[in-house]
Amino acid sequence: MAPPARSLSSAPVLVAKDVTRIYRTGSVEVQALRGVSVELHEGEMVVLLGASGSGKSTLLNILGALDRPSSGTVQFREHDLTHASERALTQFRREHVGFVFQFYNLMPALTARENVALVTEISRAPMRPEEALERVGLGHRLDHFPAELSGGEQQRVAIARAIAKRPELLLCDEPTGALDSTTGVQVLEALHQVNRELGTATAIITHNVGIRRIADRVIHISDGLVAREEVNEAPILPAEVTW
Ligand SMILES: Nc1ncnc2c1ncn2[C@@H]1O[C@H](COP(=O)(O)OP(=O)(O)OP(=O)(O)O)[C@@H](O)[C@H]1O
Repeated sequence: MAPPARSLSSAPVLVAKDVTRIYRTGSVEVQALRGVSVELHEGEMVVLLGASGSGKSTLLNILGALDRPSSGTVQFREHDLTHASERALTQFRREHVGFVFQFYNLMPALTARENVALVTEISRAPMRPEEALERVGLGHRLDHFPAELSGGEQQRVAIARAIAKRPELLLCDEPTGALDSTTGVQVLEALHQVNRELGTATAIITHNVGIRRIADRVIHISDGLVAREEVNEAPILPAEVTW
């Protein structure tokens, strides 16, 4: 049976208001975001859907404080990130945000366990690397090197690394973009399980419209704006996604 939709009445973890982002390269300006307002709530799984170039990655980078908006505000709980120092933003990312990217960025000379331990060693109250890997179904692959793992398994190590610090936000940019449908579903299952068990507010960027059905809420981005939002009353399980 499909899990129940999360309530939007849960507390907002992150609130972005009227965010714009202009990239300037020489005399050329690209307005990547034109006034985007979004909220991410505790326990929620949100899918950001939009065509190539619509501004999804730009938005995710700003939500995760990897980049700053040209105008507008971003607030994490009671903290204003817009005017925070670089040091405060680094601390925010380190303590509260897990990132998952399309290419897994694992250290090839380290095992799965060691890749996760890189993060747990600098976190305040992390889970053990073994627990993080168990949560993504890789408890039996602790001592394998990335080259000994499939693409989907490597991405699950990247997810374990992202969640081991128990972040309040998990931001994923095309996490299944390099994967076939079977391994892509396994990655979505890992993200779904973490979201449901740990209550981590999770945002997933994708072009894959099939994936939108696992979300509690879908935010459609078009030409640097939120074109519309939809709430899924009955999200489906990742195993039911048709690619
Ligand atoms: N560093 C940059 N410098 C200049 N322009 C940029 C930069 N990054 C992105 N852009 C431009 O901003 C716009 C939005 O890009 P963004 O990567 O956010 O889109 P996207 O929706 O994530 O696309 P994709 O699905 O292809 O990854 C595009 O027109 C892109 O060319």
